[in-house]
Amino acid sequence: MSDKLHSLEYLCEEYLKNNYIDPEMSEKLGVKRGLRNPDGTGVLAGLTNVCDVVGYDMIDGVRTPRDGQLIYRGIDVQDIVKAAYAEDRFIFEEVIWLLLFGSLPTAEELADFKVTMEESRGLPENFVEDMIIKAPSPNIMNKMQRSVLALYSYDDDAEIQTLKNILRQSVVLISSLPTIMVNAYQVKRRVYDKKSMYFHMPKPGQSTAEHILRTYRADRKFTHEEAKLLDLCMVLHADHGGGNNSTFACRVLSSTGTDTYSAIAAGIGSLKGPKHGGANIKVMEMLDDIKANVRDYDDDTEIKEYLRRLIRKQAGDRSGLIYGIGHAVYTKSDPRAVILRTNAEHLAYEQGFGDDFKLLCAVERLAPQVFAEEKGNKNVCANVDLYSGLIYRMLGLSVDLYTPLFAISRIPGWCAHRIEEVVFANRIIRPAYKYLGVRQRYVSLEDRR
Ligand SMILES: CC(=O)SCCNC(=O)CCNC(=O)[C@H](O)C(C)(C)COP(=O)(O)OP(=O)(O)OC[C@H]1O[C@@H](n2cnc3c(N)ncnc32)[C@H](O)[C@@H]1OP(=O)(O)O
Ligand SMILES: O=C([O-])CC(=O)C(=O)O
Repeated sequence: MSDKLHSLEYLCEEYLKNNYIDPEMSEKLGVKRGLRNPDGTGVLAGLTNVCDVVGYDMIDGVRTPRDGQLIYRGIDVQDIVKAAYAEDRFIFEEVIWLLLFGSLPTAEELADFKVTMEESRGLPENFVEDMIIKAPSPNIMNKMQRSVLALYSYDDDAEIQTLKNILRQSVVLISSLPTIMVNAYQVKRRVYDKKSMYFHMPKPGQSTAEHILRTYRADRKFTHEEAKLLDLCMVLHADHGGGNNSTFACRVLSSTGTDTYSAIAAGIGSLKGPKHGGANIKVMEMLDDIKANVRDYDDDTEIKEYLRRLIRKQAGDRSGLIYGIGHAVYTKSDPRAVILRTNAEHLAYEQGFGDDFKLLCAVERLAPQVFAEEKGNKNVCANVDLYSGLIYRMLGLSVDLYTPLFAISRIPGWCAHRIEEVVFANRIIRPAYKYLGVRQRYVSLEDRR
């Protein structure tokens, strides 16, 4: 066999010789590319009681931009955030209850639920040794996904599809994923970064945010304000309707009747992508690249020029994307980005991250102008990923954890949607693909040239 046949270049050539899909065919054939209608709105794929994402009004059949709103079980997320600050308490656990069950817990229910979550934070006997230490990964999302799949083997009832069993699995996964994340990170530090790793024991009575900061930091110390900021981030990332890519992936898998571990692992795999949750890492890489390439951070013209080069694939990662900008639903604003910006500002100037903050604000302000000039009159706004990475950087959290922090926040949403899919939707999700390939005759091996 010749070397030529083994080379990847040869196989790529073979692929490209036989495969092409004209991008214009989608429109011609009325294909809903990206499951989007011609006006950009999402194709209706299901019904949900969990969460509403409002990004535009339909006025006389026309998609009309408006300020965004995010509603968890009928309650505006802004009101939840206001309550957390007014009452100075951690609220992520309450949001988990709200998303899973559909009600606000009473004080007694919440107290009990926090105890249940705390009791479920630990991992099965030898899990860390066997699944994390012995099989580390340079990527924490990858390690979390594999760990979730591995938990299947520790669950005697892994396949049982009753509401009771799925709720049990959901609470255990929501509670233990932060522990998996921190352990996976510590091992990554030791194996790949050649730095010390720390395995701190959880402290009773701590919220999820406090638990993460305590077990992450070498000295186990953090301030109340830091933990509150992390709690806020988790609340804002907890759900985003049934149609966001990771939740939809989780719903697609759930619709087949597969197990909870497979469905949640799909959500993690989807969220990792740079167009979805992975954008929080890309934003910070983009920010550092702006700082390296723009001389005057107060010069809007220079920043706009850099953004233009991003769109033209002449700068950054050459993908043509301005990360942290744009959204499938939001048009004028993503309420989460607004809340994160407002809460990041003070800390940014206090902790010496003023330039980073100012530059991200400039990206938010100038990107829509560059879009209008480069792509016509498109409505784009900052999305949640624009400011979250900066907050994690200010909290001293490693970039390795930015997208994993999104995952540990979003898993309540995935679980709530999975339960809805299993209990109420009850039909396998199965869209269609139009076949464009040519018909060919089967030729016997000896007659092929
Ligand atoms: C938690 C989250 O998932 S929030 C999103 C995080 N992702 C990012 O920040 C990555 C950058 N943004 C994007 O890639 C997109 O805006 C997405 C993936 C978020 C939404 O994508 P879509 O729903 O397809 O966007 P929309 O329909 O508004 O616009 C599509 C067009 O605008 C372009 N576009 C949209 N956002 C951007 C962007 N930030 N930079 C460059 N081009 C963009 C698309 O490439 C596409 O161009 P085309 O029509 O020439 O093919
Ligand atoms: O809704 C979307 O498409 C993406 C998003 O913002 C999220 O999942 O939080």
